Amino acid sequence: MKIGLFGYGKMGKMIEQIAQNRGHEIVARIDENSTEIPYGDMDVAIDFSVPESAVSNIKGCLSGGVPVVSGTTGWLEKFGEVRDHCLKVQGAFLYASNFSLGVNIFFELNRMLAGMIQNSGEYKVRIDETHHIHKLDAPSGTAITLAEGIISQTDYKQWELNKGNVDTVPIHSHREGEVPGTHVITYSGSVDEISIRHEAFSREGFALGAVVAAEWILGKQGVFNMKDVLNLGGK
Ligand SMILES: NC(=O)C1=CN([C@@H]2O[C@H](COP(=O)(O)OP(=O)(O)OC[C@H]3O[C@@H](n4cnc5c(N)ncnc54)[C@H](O)[C@@H]3O)[C@@H](O)[C@H]2O)C=CC1
Ligand SMILES: O=C(O)C1=N[C@H](C(=O)O)C[C@H](O)C1
Repeated sequence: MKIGLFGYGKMGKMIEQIAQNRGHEIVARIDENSTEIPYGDMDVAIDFSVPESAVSNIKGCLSGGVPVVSGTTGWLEKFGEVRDHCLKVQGAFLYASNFSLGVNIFFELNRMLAGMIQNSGEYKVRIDETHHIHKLDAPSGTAITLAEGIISQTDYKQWELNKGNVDTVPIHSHREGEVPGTHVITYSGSVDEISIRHEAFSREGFALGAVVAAEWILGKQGVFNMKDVLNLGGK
């Protein structure tokens, strides 16, 4: 598979390594200085760039007939525009705020736990996310997906960053050293506390998930997410 990388930073480089190990070829490494984009050479594009460039990168690929997988966070207020463009040009687009298998299992666990706790009426929730100091956006895309999962199962209507109003899901963002990504959901009650936690040890899981998603999207048409790729059903 011939892959065009949009963004050749920490994730772009990790994706290159994993893609090459799986027998794929990197045919373009696009960054903010690229002038010519060789869409015709790519079977698929993988975008891990910056919030300001994600929308034009993705729409450009779709207009150029290239299926695209994106993990860039911090631009989701424009998701509708990208989805409509993809459907209009009959392209293929997959977005995930987190590509790792572990976090996608954690997303399911989070929804299940929120649903159970909702019925008890006993606990107050909070989300804590910790990432490296270079991260541009807060809260993390993963924390937003976790908050949306909780909102979908409970009476909470919205999330808030670094605040603790009674009727919102508070997300607390921490930036420390080179932490790849840790997410904790805590339910505090008057007599006890329940928490679930996911810690990434490196960026490898994110990068592997993105390459697997790029292999999966070839030949497809539509707008997808990681749930479409992973088979997380039980027995
Ligand atoms: N969905 C997921 O599983 C994950 C998502 N991310 C997200 O991916 C994004 C990138 O993360 P990192 O690689 O750690 O950041 P980074 O800062 O190391 O790399 C970003 C790269 O984008 C490039 N860039 C800037 N303007 C561009 C443009 N117009 N077109 C193409 N590239 C451009 C920069 O040159 C830079 O090398 C962030 O939004 C981050 O939150 C990161 C890890 C996992
Ligand atoms: O910027 C990062 O590094 C990460 N970003 C994603 C996010 O915002 O959730 C995924 C992962 O946690 C690492």
